Amino acid sequence: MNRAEKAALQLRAVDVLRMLKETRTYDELAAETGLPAGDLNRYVNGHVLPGTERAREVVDELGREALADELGARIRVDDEGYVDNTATVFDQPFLDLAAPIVANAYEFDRPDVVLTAATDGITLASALASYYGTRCAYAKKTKETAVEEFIEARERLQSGIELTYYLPAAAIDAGESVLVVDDLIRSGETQELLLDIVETADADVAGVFALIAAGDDGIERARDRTDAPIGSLVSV
Ligand SMILES: O=P(O)(O)OC[C@H]1O[C@H](OP(=O)(O)OP(=O)(O)O)[C@H](O)[C@@H]1O
Ligand SMILES: Nc1ncnc2[nH]cnc12
Repeated sequence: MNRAEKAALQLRAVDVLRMLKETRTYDELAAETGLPAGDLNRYVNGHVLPGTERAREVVDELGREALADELGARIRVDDEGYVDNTATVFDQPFLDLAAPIVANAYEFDRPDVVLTAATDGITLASALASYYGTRCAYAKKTKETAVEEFIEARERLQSGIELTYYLPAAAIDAGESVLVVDDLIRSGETQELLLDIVETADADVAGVFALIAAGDDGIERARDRTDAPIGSLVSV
């Protein structure tokens, strides 16, 4: 790790601790982390940065669980099982905090492009693209004006409705590595269309990730399509 990477890791650990501190006392945080309450106080208040070993432990070991708990607390599921994800997908700072934890938790190859489907996946894709320092692309259900060439993916859904996603052809080059992400995966139809787009572009799948899996169907469907790592943070 070079100095900039160390500093980024230390700051990330402080962000995780701050998120946890919002709903805990220092004593509770000390019990959960095994770190002295006085040290935690100094980290959270920005007086001292945790050492890199400690920072790594906080991000890797605490981060994923804490993030899943926080995400779970933000999700609202209605009587028919539909998910209201607004509290997550409208919170870019939360997703920016989530991105490195997600990237560390799953062994995705570093992608050239993070690809999602408009609309609700865009803020997550943007957070991950910023973390990796790569491009972010989103397929849309309509053709963007003035773009001449698109990659199209069409599927007849279980409902019988035909769904088409369009991605400007210049968004992905042949041979590039693409991480396919979305806020939610349920039937997996949307992810399948995104995987079709990656295939048409002659690109490689670095992984498939959704914050929330509603049931197992979507994850299984994606697993049938790729050997790349597939993950979700919480299941409902
Ligand atoms: O696994 P699936 O059954 O395909 O469902 C998941 C998709 O559904 C939602 O998007 P939606 O189509 O509602 O569009 P939106 O993002 O514009 O809300 C969600 O953001 C995913 O893209
Ligand atoms: N918000 C949502 N909840 C559950 N399944 C969905 N499929 C598409 N949007 C969804």
